[in-house]
Amino acid sequence: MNKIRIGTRNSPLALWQAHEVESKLQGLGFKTEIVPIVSSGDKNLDQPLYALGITGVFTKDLDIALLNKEIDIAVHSLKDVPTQLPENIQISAVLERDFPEDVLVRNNDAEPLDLEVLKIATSSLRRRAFWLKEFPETEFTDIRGNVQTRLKKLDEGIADATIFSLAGIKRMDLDINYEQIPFLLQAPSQGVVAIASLSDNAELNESLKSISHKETEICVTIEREFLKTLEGGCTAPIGAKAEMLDGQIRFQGRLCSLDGKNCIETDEIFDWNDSENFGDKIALKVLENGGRELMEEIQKSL
Ligand SMILES: NCc1[nH]cc(CCC(=O)O)c1CC(=O)O
Repeated sequence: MNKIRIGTRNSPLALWQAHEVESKLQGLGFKTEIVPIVSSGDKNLDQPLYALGITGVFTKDLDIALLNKEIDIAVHSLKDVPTQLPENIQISAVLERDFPEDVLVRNNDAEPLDLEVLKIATSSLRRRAFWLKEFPETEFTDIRGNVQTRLKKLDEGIADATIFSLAGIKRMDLDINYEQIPFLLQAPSQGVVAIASLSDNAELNESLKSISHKETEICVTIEREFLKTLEGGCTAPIGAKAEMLDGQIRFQGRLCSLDGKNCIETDEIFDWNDSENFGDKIALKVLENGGRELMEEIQKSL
């Protein structure tokens, strides 16, 4: 059997995720090699993502390496992967989801202020809008970089707190305090590690399929369908969470205006046998119930 070359970004979180995939592949008997690729997402630290105007800033360089056959698979955080994939690239497997929620991390030196008066560092449109929905007066500042960089900036005092995906904190085994903020509905496919490969690499894709976690796959498929149908290529504050409960799926979705004042929400339980195109159907319903106007308004102001 040939060695599988595992492409990854070189941040500590990305490398942890690549090693997780590596151990699954070794479990199947494959030899492996980790190939870190420097991504343009790491070089453009001075601007927020939406201002870069590129889909897939985090995935672009790994896509190129895949297409050039410098690597056999690319390991991604699925929430950073655009819903529109490049030609001949597919998501062939996902690992089991853990800790999908967002949490608040405070600057330890700042006063222990109430949530409504915190100054928060985040560049995520979703986190801003969903927070503003709850606490409309909150002040925000941009923050970029990997988890460690962001913690350092927080320590330097750029804000009272920041917001992280709990999955990132757990994977890095960081010894920091965090607070649950359940009102901040997660990003679609947050907390999920995904393996991308060339669509025409049938033999490898068969092996990858065998390590894919089926429940996670069903849930993220719904979440990403919802995202894809809503956004149509434009970034917006969108949250989506599908979870399995004894043969049923609960789906929560949300689209908000940038200031969080105007939100369309959905919360449904359905049989998982009916899950085909479910995300798509729910998104169409949201679009019909005012979502289309909201998306137009967001597009105009970005
Ligand atoms: N966009 C950054 C990003 N992409 C994936 C994760 C963490 C892992 C995950 O949530 O899947 C993070 C960090 C964060 O949001 O705090």
